[in-house]
Amino acid sequence: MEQGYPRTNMNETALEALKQAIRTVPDFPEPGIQFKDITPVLGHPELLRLAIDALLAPFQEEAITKVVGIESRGFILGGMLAHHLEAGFVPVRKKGKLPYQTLAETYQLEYGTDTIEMHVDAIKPGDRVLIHDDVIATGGTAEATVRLVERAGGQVVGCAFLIELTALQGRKRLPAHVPIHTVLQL
Ligand SMILES: O=P(O)(O)OC[C@H]1O[C@H](OP(=O)(O)OP(=O)(O)O)[C@H](O)[C@@H]1O
Ligand SMILES: Nc1ncnc2[nH]cnc12
Repeated sequence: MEQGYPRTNMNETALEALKQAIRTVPDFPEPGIQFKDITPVLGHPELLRLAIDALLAPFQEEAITKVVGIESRGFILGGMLAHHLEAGFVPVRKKGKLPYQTLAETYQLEYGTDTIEMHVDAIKPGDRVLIHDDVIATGGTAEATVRLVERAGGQVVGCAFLIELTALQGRKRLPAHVPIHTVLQL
């Protein structure tokens, strides 16, 4: 890319460059799924910086104390967000992956259910939490993550997603009091 982008006030050109870099892979991981692959953004230094800046923008002055990243793709940018916000990082993982005592939440998938977990001591009452994932699709994973954080006594200051699959209306599953920030709507 020849053109430079400002770090703040992200313009339409920058957003378009990010959008163009998202790769759609048909029929992955199963037939009928149009998979949104963020790895071209991750691998490109300038686009990676743009993605981080865009995710951070509404939360810079929010005194976030913990960024919660959702397994597994939410760990990648989530760790960087925590570093930029000078916050801690908390992994939310699929059932059975975390070593210590956990809180668990089970949520509805399109067919069936899934369970995610967070360490019991990862969030303290008074923590100001930013939840991050790469994609919000049906919203089930994010909805369950909000429940985990609130059960632990944290305040969800916002949820930041790089990609919102708007047709699936995932944001409707999140509680009305939680601000939702999505960088790209696909
Ligand atoms: O809004 P939802 O319908 O709940 O879907 C969104 C979730 O699906 C994807 O994760 P996936 O389960 O593919 O796991 P991975 O990140 O480990 O690949 C994505 O990274 C979100 O975590
Ligand atoms: N289509 C999709 N692409 C990437 N991640 C997803 N998570 C749920 N649906 C997805």
